[in-house]
Amino acid sequence: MAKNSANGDHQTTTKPPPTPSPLRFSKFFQPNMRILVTGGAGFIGSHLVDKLMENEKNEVIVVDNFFTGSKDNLKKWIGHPRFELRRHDVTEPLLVEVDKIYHLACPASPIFYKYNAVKTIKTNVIGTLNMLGLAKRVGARILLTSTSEVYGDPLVHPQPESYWGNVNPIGVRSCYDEGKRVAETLMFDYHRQHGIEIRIARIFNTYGPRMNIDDGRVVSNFIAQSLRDEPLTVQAPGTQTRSFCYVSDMVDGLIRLMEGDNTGPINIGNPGEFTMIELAELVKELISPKVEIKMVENTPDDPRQRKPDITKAKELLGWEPKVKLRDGLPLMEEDFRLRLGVSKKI
Ligand SMILES: NC(=O)c1ccc[n+]([C@@H]2O[C@H](COP(=O)([O-])OP(=O)(O)OC[C@H]3O[C@@H](n4cnc5c(N)ncnc54)[C@H](O)[C@@H]3O)[C@@H](O)[C@H]2O)c1
Ligand SMILES: O=c1ccn([C@@H]2O[C@H](COP(=O)(O)OP(=O)(O)O[C@H]3OC[C@@H](O)[C@H](O)[C@H]3O)[C@@H](O)[C@H]2O)c(=O)[nH]1
Repeated sequence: MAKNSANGDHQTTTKPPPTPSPLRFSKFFQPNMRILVTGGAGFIGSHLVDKLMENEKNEVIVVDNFFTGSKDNLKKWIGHPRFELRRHDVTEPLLVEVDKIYHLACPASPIFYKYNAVKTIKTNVIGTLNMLGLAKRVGARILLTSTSEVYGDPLVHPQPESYWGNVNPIGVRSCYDEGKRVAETLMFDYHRQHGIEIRIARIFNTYGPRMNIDDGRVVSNFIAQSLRDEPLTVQAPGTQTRSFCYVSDMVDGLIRLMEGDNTGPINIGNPGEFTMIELAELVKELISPKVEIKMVENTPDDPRQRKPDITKAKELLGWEPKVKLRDGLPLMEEDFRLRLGVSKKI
């Protein structure tokens, strides 16, 4: 009931609250997206950041511990108002308000992931748990960059996503391949148990500009060796195969997967398959016809063949790679020449 007050006759009815400032709801009307990229200072991560930053509605936050990545890869974005770079190790918890998480943090080159195997498995397991915890807390969608290495030394060829793999659980590569397998399990458990929106990409060998010169992976090794006039080191027997995807195709596939409706896992890779001898011969032909090819000892558990079945990526994401190895290698050569200071002989 209304009461008269000593100061006059006005009523003390419960008025509706004032209309909130339109800014209060602006988040719901702005299509702005805050996107976290873990491992964004690395090879694939930095190309992904470049693509995400092209969209003016995206704000990008990179976290990286700079184990194999570098600030140099992101130098054009440092200081940009929509970009933030934080030194952070994903094995430690993180709290940031984001809408999407691309979780790439993990060394990818065998020499680096074997260097501190315990740290690699911690990165894959604890790092992924931390990022899933973050996704759960802030309601973000999370994409994991898994790997073709989950198929181990595959007995099915080419590899469809339905193949469970042939992995040595106690070998020197296990910190990485079993680590990624657990990371995939965690993604699905959080999805089933907590309703987290997940996406899993199984990435096959990817190459392109910005790979570390001494990264140790085969394409970067062969290009660096050819430019330094050193023999191309083919690891025996040289008949093992890989399928190489150019990095711009990879980034396109990852973004399509994140934006689409399918959890995956989905293979993202280029089905063109090459033996390591064929790759060395192609590098020789395109970059340095006089370079020698030398057979050297291999490392344990090296997968003998690998080629993605990309039927799912084609059907569900409308994605397929565009850049052939023969066209991608010269683009990488250009970048390596600049960084090594070796100009092209005319
Ligand atoms: N490049 C490929 O051929 C390939 C193939 C399959 C899967 N992948 C996956 O894609 C992702 C990116 O690979 P890449 O080739 O760009 O490798 P990369 O080594 O260039 O990048 C990895 C990045 O993660 C960072 N990082 C590593 N451990 C971290 C930690 N504990 N905390 C925070 N940051 C950490 C590194 O400093 C680096 O910047 C990885 O998850 C890798 O497993 C890559
Ligand atoms: O100098 C070299 C380096 C490597 N190789 C051979 O090239 C092949 C590819 O080796 P890489 O080290 O480039 O990469 P791998 O295919 O073994 O592993 C990669 O797989 C997919 C991702 O998850 C990772 O990027 C990485 O683990 C292997 O058969 C290896 O024996 C050479 O012949 N010479």
